Amino acid sequence: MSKVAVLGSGSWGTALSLVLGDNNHEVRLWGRSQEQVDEINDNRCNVRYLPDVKLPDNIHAFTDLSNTLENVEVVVLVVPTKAMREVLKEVTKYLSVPVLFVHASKGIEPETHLRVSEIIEEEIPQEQRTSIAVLSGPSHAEEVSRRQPTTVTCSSLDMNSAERVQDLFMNSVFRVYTNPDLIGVEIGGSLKNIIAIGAGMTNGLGFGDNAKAALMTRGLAEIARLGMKLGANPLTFAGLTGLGDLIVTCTSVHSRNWRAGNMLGKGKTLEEVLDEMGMVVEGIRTTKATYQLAEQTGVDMPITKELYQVLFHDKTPEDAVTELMGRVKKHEVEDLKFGDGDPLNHLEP
Ligand SMILES: NC(=O)C1=CN([C@@H]2O[C@H](COP(=O)(O)OP(=O)(O)OC[C@H]3O[C@@H](n4cnc5c(N)ncnc54)[C@H](OP(=O)(O)O)[C@@H]3O)[C@@H](O)[C@H]2O)C=CC1
Ligand SMILES: O=C(CO)COP(=O)(O)O
Repeated sequence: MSKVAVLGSGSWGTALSLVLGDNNHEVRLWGRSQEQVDEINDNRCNVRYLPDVKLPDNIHAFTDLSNTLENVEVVVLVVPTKAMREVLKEVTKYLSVPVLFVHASKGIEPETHLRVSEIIEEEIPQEQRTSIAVLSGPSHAEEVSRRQPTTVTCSSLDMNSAERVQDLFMNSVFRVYTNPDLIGVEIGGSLKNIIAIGAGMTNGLGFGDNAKAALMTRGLAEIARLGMKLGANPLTFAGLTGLGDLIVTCTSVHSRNWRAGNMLGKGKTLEEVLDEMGMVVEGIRTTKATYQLAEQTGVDMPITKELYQVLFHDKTPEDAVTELMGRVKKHEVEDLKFGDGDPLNHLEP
């Protein structure tokens, strides 16, 4: 039994708290709103984000970080990527002993192009952390909180820590794998949100399953292309945090990224969409970050590029589709190259 702080009381932070609570850990959930924290403590319910779910009794909610972090062994970060740095700057004020950091957020920071584990590395001094891990995979909070079967993956540069996280979260309905490819796991989980916006957009435009399949498949190709350039193992993109999460996000009405894309395809502006959603749509900022990263590294990412033009430069979704369909003819399968070697060298025996 461990004492775990979960920072972020939105849909995913609350669902992960429920999993930890079910596993008999002592959970200290941090949120910004006093009203929400009181609802959780008094009525065992997070009305705004997961109204139908009764939370276990061993989850205690707080609004102040110093109480939340008191004597915890593990800190699970589940705030939107845009809030990660400011939250970590606060966290570092209250840690007296090193803890294991786990994050479950899916985004890339614009301008710095950093993955969330790299932001943690920058903001938390080494003497305050034992290790950094990520938990990612196809997992809508709405289904996890109803205790429906779900599989995810934990990655860390330190496999002992990844296994510790696996043991913390794993139960009969929440199965956790491990994968040492931290770059691939974080890139897959973050960039699938871009493609999910595109998949929603094709639906909004009135297109069908062919367009969705095309976008998912060619989307995965460009995610893997960038991931390999950054040093990821290509096989990770065929796993839960790549293909798995792409499927769940591009085909589910639960997905905020898909829903945002759907509204954009129907002609709403980005501002109208964000007003209506009231929840985080990570893919928007990650589209900007990934567009910049692709330009910087010289990786061809045509879908990301078109979505960037739609989201930030008023290109119409129709024009973006015309552009993508009219690209110069090419082979489907590319030579696989990543890092500084042959991908086959990176296969498990
Ligand atoms: N929902 C899901 O199924 C899954 C989500 N994720 C990832 O988890 C992360 C969190 O998403 P999710 O919980 O769904 O988001 P939600 O939109 O459901 O909730 C966002 C939460 O973050 C809080 N928040 C927003 N801005 C700040 C800030 N500046 N400082 C501190 N807290 C802030 C909100 O607080 P307040 O209510 O006070 O505004 C709220 O508690 C994202 O990276 C997402 O990609 C990953 C897997 C599944
Ligand atoms: O990452 C998710 C499921 O794995 C949730 O996706 P959305 O943020 O699009 O809802």
